[in-house]
Amino acid sequence: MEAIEVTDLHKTYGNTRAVDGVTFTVRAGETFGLVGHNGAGKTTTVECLIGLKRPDTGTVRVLGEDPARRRQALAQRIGAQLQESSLPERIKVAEALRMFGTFYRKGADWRQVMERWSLGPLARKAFGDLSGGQKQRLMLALALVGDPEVVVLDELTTGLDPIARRETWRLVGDLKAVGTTVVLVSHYFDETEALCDRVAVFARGRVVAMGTPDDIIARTGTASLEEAYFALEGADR
Ligand SMILES: Nc1ncnc2c1ncn2[C@@H]1O[C@H](COP(=O)(O)OP(=O)(O)OP(=O)(O)O)[C@@H](O)[C@H]1O
Repeated sequence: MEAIEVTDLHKTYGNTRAVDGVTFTVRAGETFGLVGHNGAGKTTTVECLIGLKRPDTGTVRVLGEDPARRRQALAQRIGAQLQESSLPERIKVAEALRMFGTFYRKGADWRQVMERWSLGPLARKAFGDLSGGQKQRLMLALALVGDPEVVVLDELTTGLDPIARRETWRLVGDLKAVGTTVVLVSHYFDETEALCDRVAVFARGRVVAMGTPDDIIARTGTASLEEAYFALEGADR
């Protein structure tokens, strides 16, 4: 079953063609990566997936629904950790998790989510007093507290130290193990290569390659997804 279907998506801001005819599908349970340079259209695409932006043209279906029309209903089934998400400075970690848990009719147990993400020792700490990595970990836990079928993670490990980054990779692997569909937006090719079943490579608002990381590497005759990206990016100019 397809969890996500994006067909010929276009989105323009003024004179900027942010997304220029993007098509891809994500199967249920798949970890799917969106990689590409700054401004390639990845975030605009995921914002259309969660109903924050409305496409100019093209269709988007998530779990069979149109996110632009059914945002509230889908919000119960999708978790999102977006770039630059924030919380009030004074809210405490446990309080935020408990509060987010109330948004969902059938969520996970927020205490379990807190423990799973090693946030227990920080339960009484205010958001404003957390380190960058701790804030990121909390935002991720908040994306999962509704026990979502689809999770969108935009720049998941930006700002995390190498240890926290590897730990986060392990947790994304756990999400996969329980059948969650994951959409991962990343600048890090090693991360995408390690975590994603399939990848869409974005350049200037378009998908210039799609497939398993191994396929893309083989097709470009390169040794890594990063090298493949530069080969594709150069070829697309
Ligand atoms: N609200 C907006 N108003 C005007 N232009 C925008 C807006 N949001 C995005 N853009 C432009 O659309 C293009 C695509 O941006 P988008 O954020 O989707 O790319 P991205 O691939 O996610 O980049 P990054 O990796 O830097 O987050 C860029 O040129 C960006 O400047």
